[in-house]
Parts: sequence; C-alpha cells; structure tokens
Amino acid sequence: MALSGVVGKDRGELRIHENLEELTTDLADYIAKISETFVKERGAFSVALSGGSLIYLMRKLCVAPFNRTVDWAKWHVFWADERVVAKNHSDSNYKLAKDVFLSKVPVLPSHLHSINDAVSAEEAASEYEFVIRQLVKTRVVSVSEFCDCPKFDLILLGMGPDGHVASLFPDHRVLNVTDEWVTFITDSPKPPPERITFTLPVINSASNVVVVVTGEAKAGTLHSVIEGSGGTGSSLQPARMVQPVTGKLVWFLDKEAASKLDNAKHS
Ligand SMILES: O=C1O[C@H](COP(=O)(O)O)[C@@H](O)[C@H](O)[C@H]1O
Repeated sequence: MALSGVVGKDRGELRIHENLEELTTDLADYIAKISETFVKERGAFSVALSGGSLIYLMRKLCVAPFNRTVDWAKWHVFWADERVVAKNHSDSNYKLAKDVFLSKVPVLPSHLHSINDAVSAEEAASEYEFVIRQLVKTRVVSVSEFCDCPKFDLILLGMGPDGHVASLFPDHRVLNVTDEWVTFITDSPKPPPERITFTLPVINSASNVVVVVTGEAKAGTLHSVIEGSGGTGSSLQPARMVQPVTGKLVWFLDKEAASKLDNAKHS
C-alpha cells in the first residue's frame, strides 16, 4: 500500500512505496488507467518515455493483467530524451524500452516514434521536432492551449543523482531553450555525450508528468528538489523545474528515495 501525499503548490503528488514490487505494480496500474482515459476521450494515447531505471520499473506493463487490458494499438510512443547512438547500441533508450517491454506487447511498430540515429545530434533533434509537429497536425499528439507546444498525454521521467531529468542537466544551456520543442547537446556530463531532449516548455505542457525515483543514493537530491531550495546558489535542479502548467505531476518513490522527505515521515 503506497503512502500518498500532496506537496507544495507546484511540487505535485507523492506516492511512496514500501518496496519495488509495490511501486512497479502501482506504476503499471497508473499508466494503464491514464492510457484508458485518453483512448476513450480521443482515440489515441501519446506517451513519452525516458531511459535508465524508469524502464525496468515499467516492466509490469507487459505481464497480466496489463498486457491484455491495455489498448496497445492506440499507443504512440515517443522519447523525452535519447542518446544519439545506433538503435542497437546498449546506450540507446529506444533499445532499452524495446528489450524490456515494448517488444513484449502489441504496440504497432509504426507507432514507435524513435529518432533518426544516422544523423548528427543537431539534425536528429530538428527531425524529431518535425515528426512531432506532423503528428500534432493529425491530432495523434494534442496541442497546448497556452503556448506553441505539443501536449503529450503522459511524459515519464527518471531523475539522475544530480537532479537531471530527460537530458536536461544542471546549469546547462538547454535549460533556457524555450523556442524549440526538441533540442540537442553534445557535452552531456553523463556519457554518452550526444543526446536529444524535450525542452522544459514541452515537459511542462503535458497533461500528466510522472517522475520515478528509487534508491537511497537519490534521497538527498530528492529532498532538495521537493522540500529544499531545489539547488545550489542561483541554479535550480532540473527536476525542480518540472512544473506542469495545468497538467498533473506525480512522483513515484520507494521508501529509500523518500527517506529524507519530511512529508514522508508525517504522511
Ligand atoms: O541518462 C539518463 O539518465 C536519467 C536517469 O537515469 P537513472 O538510471 O538514474 O534513473 C534518465 O531518466 C534519462 O532518460 C537518461 O537518458
């Protein structure tokens, strides 16, 4: 049973789980319910994935009951960030998601919107934005009422120990990009260096944003992001900048990641 709580105005809902077994079940259930809502409402579900530990924590989506109850043919899968490497490279976020769960469910191959891995990071970012713009025109992806941005039904993020989300790293110039949907970096502090990433305005335009954080090693950063100053000096941790304009933000945590949160102690 997850402890649940709502934190400060822009910090969203916390779901704190006793162990990974509970977290993975709750996460799969939550994603399945959001997908059902959007498939009923508009006949499609647009979901953007990240890489890293998040993908392993989504693994229950490909087992019963979710493998049978989710309307996989209506899913359109995107990547909130991707490493600019070949699709069969062990660093590829696409490969990770494909290996761990996408190859085990009936998502249509034409609905897997991965980046072009044969061009430079800059070209891959601009081509990916073009692809998303076409899918906004055909309403596969909704559009924001507030800015020139796509409105994904769900964006799933992990958080690195430094507070990075997608490939938005602390103090990096990409945090200030507001005139592009997808941008690129060639100097990622975490290898590999070349990546594409959704920009903050795109993340904050989504209808739902889920951030999944596990393990004691991230507890200090998580405390700073959720209950502390959100960074050092004048720079905010990227995870703190995740503040959906009208969408819902939910944090899926295990008790180790949440161990430094006052909110967890008092729930
Ligand atoms: O490099 C990346 O790292 C983050 C965090 O990964 P984790 O394994 O510490 O959870 C991930 O969310 C991002 O998509 C990925 O490209």
